[in-house]
Amino acid sequence: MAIPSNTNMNVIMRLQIDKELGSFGAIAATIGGTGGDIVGIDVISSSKTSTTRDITVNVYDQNHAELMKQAIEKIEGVKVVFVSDQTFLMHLGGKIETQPKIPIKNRDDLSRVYTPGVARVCTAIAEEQSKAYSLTIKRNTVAIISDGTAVLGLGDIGPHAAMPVMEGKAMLFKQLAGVDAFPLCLDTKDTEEIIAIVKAIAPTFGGINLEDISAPRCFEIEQRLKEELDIPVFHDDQHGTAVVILAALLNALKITGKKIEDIKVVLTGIGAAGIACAKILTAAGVRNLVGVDRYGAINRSEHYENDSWTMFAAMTNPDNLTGSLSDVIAGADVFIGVSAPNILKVEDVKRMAKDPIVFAMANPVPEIAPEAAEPHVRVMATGRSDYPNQINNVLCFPGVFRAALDCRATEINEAMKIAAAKAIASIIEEDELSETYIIPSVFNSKVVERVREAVIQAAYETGVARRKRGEAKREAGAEEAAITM
Ligand SMILES: NC(=O)c1ccc[n+]([C@@H]2O[C@H](COP(=O)([O-])OP(=O)(O)OC[C@H]3O[C@@H](n4cnc5c(N)ncnc54)[C@H](O)[C@@H]3O)[C@@H](O)[C@H]2O)c1
Ligand SMILES: O=C(O)C[C@H](O)C(=O)O
Ligand SMILES: [Mg+2]
Repeated sequence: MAIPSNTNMNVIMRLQIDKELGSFGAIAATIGGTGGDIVGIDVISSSKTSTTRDITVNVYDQNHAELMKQAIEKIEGVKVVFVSDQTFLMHLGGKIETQPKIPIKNRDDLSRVYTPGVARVCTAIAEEQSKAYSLTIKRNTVAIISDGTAVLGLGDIGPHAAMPVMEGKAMLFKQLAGVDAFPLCLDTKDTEEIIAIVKAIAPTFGGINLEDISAPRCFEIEQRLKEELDIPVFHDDQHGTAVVILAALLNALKITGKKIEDIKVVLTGIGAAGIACAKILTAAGVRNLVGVDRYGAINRSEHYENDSWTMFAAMTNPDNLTGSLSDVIAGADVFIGVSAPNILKVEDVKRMAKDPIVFAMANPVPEIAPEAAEPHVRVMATGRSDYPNQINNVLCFPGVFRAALDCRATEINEAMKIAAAKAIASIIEEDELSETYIIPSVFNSKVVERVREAVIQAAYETGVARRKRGEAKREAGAEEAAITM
């Protein structure tokens, strides 16, 4: 079977090929024979006796790469110099760095950006704290905070292992919205300690993005920080995800012609993303939503230790259904998964209502493989970038924080989130909408600006913007007109 060209893993194999004994034809045949797909060939060097080539190959996974390497090693006259994984190469030394905005060219510059000149700036801020917004990085900088307990769908892998995701989020903040974001992975799972640490570092930042902190601790951490800080605090896995799901659902329903009030939604994974998703969908008009976690449907006949499940049971599942995912999926119009890999079976999908909508968003492995679900669904979406309809919170958090920083919002409230969802959905015009295009691409240049405008508008309407209307300018690269001493 050929590997799709958008496969997630490709390796570079550096091969030294003996000019007399080796043959490229044998190499290509061996790679093809194991199912590898050659996507690039570069000649690195050539001597009288051998040539060295880098062969870039799409592979299924690490095992596949290893099998291919072993097969090539058996070819006479061919030596495998190394095999490198391009994804790992992109992570060498981390993915972000800090850069000065102005060069320090001489002693004069030094005495301004550093001692003694800097002292006058410090004194100005000490006398009027709000000047931190104009004289430091605060106005354009967001802290990305994680404790590494719910990293993608990998679970509790710890703060060191969480860093690549957080660095990736920082790259996206900067590239898509010009926001300087900094990853801070904390070596504690203690709710009070996390709250205390975030409060203590808050002076540096204009906003706090909580990321991959598991439920139910994430609810209290976010709630308390919202109450105790005067900068916006946003748990991306809850609200970013919920916003993008709502956007995608609004557009998917246009395709199936169903009304949001009439649909039955089955949602798996009643954690951070699931609970926020249920809240936003209910606010948007969904009346029949059934949540399923590891032990089955969340219902009102059960007693839960987890308060957030008790609250969830009270606001969902109108028919008080009990049982497994397979038990409750019958007749559902929409399946939304923010839970774990491969828990939705093709048989379950077949029992859904006509024109099923399936959003399988567990990362990196969805609740059902799109290839398996697609023949039986009307609209299929995942959280991944290598399939159509990527429902990922990256469509939300850059624009929402851009807006919050630009109007200096004290919080990111419900109205701002709904505005963001509608803005994302609105980017796809009616005549562009199709089963494989319900949500704009991450690279659609309209996304951040459309979200920004809608969210700023909602911030003013709800009275949480600290800047006067008209002053909410884009911070990135913006020069202060005059610096007040
Ligand atoms: N596409 C996106 O933008 C996006 C955004 C956020 C989260 N996610 C994905 O959603 C998943 C959950 O993220 P989270 O931050 O809410 O994590 P979380 O740990 O807060 O919640 C996960 C929930 O799923 C439940 N669960 C685990 N196995 C299950 C199973 N077999 N059946 C039913 N429920 C099960 C857990 O008990 C938990 O309640 C992850 O895979 C994450 O990558 C995707
Ligand atoms: O990181 C992502 O791709 C989305 C989301 O924040 C997740 O935790 O899965
Ligand atoms: Mg996340």
